[in-house]
Amino acid sequence: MKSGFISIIGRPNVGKSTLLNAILGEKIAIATEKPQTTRNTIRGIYTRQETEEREGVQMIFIDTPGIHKPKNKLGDFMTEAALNTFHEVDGIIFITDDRLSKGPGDPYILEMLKKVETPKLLVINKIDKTGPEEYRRAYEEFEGTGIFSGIIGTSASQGKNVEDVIKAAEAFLNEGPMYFPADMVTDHPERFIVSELIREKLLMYLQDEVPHGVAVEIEQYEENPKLTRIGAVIYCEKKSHKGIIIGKEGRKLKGVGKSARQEIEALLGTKVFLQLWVKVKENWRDSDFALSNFGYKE
Ligand SMILES: Nc1nc2c(ncn2[C@@H]2O[C@H](COP(=O)(O)OP(=O)(O)OP(=O)(O)O)[C@@H](O)[C@H]2O)c(=O)[nH]1
Repeated sequence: MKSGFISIIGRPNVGKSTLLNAILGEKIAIATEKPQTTRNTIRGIYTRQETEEREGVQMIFIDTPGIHKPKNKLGDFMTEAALNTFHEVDGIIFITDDRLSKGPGDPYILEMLKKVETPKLLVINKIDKTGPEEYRRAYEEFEGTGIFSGIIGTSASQGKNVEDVIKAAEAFLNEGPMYFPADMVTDHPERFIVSELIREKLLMYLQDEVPHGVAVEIEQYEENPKLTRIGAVIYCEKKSHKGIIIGKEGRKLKGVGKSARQEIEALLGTKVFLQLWVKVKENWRDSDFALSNFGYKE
């Protein structure tokens, strides 16, 4: 049996969650069109049972939150957490979707990666959108940095070359134990996934009206075979944001609640009674109290 921990990193919005979902074949990480929607570390577990022809493998993927130049305390914490993770894992998958020179984010991440000995695989995602010339240029530019053990072009959303990524990631693994039961795809409690689903819907419904200052906290979670009762508080940064989130005659919040509820029902396999409240907590992203309160700090 081979096993190990693999960190998935890259600029916001390059398709980390989509790739992780494609590898695992289930919706665990949350994929939206908004940058930096993944704040917490979500682990996905890929297990292939041993057969007569093939050795068994287990990869535990760590979906590292958006790494970027810190702008506030939340950013500092995330960058620090990411660096610590890099030293501890068996391999790193760095995902990009374009040329190295295009976005300001990639050179920053590459500088971070140079300081880490852990083997690294590069995935150039969204090849369905990139022309062959552009792809070749990106390939050569990244190859020139000399820090990657392999480079693979993928379309995570179309499932293209995802198998190659799995194969390359297997090379990171060492003889080791099975850390988790074979049928487990994530070790996160379902209520965490539920809060991420609510946040995903919020970001979808809000467009750009309320930027990333929303957090979701599950206050009530009562499971029954037929009905799960869930109460969640949506925290926003400003009083004016509260009105926007609720919407005219409560319509926006109702929409968020309805589409979140439908996905949660599919996830849990029960009917769901979902109640949402909106509360203002000013500048929560800059307060140590709020950071630990929302679980961003040990
Ligand atoms: N065309 C195309 N779009 C993709 C591909 N992979 C992901 N996307 C889209 O890109 C957007 C961002 O994908 P995510 O998986 O949320 O990106 P992420 O890197 O996890 O983003 P954060 O969690 O914010 O860091 C979504 O709209 C995806 O549908 C791809 O291979 N091709």
